[in-house]
Amino acid sequence: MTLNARDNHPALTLVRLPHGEGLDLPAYETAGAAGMDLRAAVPADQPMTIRPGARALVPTGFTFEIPAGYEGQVRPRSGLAFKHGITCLNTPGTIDSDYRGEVKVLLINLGEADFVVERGMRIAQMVIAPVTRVTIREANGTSTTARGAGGFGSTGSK
Ligand SMILES: O=c1ccn([C@H]2C[C@H](O)[C@@H](COP(=O)(O)OP(=O)(O)OP(=O)(O)O)O2)c(=O)[nH]1
Ligand SMILES: [Mg+2]
Repeated sequence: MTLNARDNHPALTLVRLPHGEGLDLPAYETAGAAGMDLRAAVPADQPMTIRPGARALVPTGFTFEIPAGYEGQVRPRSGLAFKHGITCLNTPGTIDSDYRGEVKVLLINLGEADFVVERGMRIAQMVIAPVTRVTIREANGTSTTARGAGGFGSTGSK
């Protein structure tokens, strides 16, 4: 993976698609933001309306080359969720490091009013996170533990 000489962060390569022309690059909005905001690449003259209860696949206008050993996690923005009931249906969306298609955001409107997605609107955020891959093997049993099969509230609530 290449490192950005200025800040020593891994470099993320983005390729702009024709319908992403003129859009700001996805960007971290504050110095410590975990996620870079993703913008809607819907046509300027054709905003996308998401009716209450409906879902929509919103283009971002970019392909991302996620560095090997990392994934992109597409997450909702809390402001849109709080104010409008807009969230990502498949949250966190998984962007694989070998994916070469356009990154899209699957929004769902859990609010009571139509939500209009306009070009350039920051609709979601992407966190780049390291991925641990394992060697998968089958066995006849697992080791024993004090918890055993207890789960789903087995330790109580207080
Ligand atoms: O919110 C998302 C989720 C996924 N993807 C793209 C990138 C990802 O690498 C690919 C596959 O996603 P996933 O594995 O979640 O979907 P799938 O239903 O398992 O499709 P596939 O069979 O292509 O893996 O789709 C997006 O653009 N946005
Ligand atoms: Mg998959």
